[in-house]
Amino acid sequence: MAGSSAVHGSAERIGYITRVQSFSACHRLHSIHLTDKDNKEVYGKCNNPNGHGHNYKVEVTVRGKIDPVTGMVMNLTDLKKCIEEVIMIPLDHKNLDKDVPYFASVVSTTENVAVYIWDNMAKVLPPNLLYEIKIYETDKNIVVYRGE
Ligand SMILES: Nc1nc2c(c(=O)[nH]1)N=C([C@H](O)[C@H](O)COP(=O)(O)OP(=O)(O)OP(=O)(O)O)CN2
Ligand SMILES: [Zn+2]
Repeated sequence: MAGSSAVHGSAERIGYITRVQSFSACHRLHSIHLTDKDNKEVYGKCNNPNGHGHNYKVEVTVRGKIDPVTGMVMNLTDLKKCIEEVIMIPLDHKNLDKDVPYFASVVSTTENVAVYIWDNMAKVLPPNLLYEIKIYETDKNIVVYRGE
């Protein structure tokens, strides 16, 4: 049918594609803006100076036009390279608070890890493609950040 071929050939289709990446890191929840006493009260066991570790799982989602020629929003192989640069090299097997300069003054909550990943992914991806960063800190603790 002529109508349906026109839709498939020219209408703009928007797709969402996601790549999942796991990384391991340790951290301690501690705010430089709080006293030691208040840190203990706010963060409880997570303020323990010895820190603790997580096997984080991150889902990076991009949203964009499905290119009618390539059939892709973006090449997932390119997204994989961005994730290596932004997540794996700086964060995997690291102490977030000591090894990542950003977290020297920013508490390493999963919310802030999501913001860190968003800001750095936005720098390496084509403009306006990044849609969502979702982090599973544990199976039960999940954070979503969409750049708002
Ligand atoms: N809003 C946030 N709250 C908490 C964060 C965070 O990133 N954002 N992080 C933590 C700790 O890092 C901690 O690792 C998680 O604590 P908790 O939920 O107590 O740990 P579990 O999920 O392992 O606990 P279960 O015993 O399995 O319920 C705390 N809060
Ligand atoms: Zn933690």
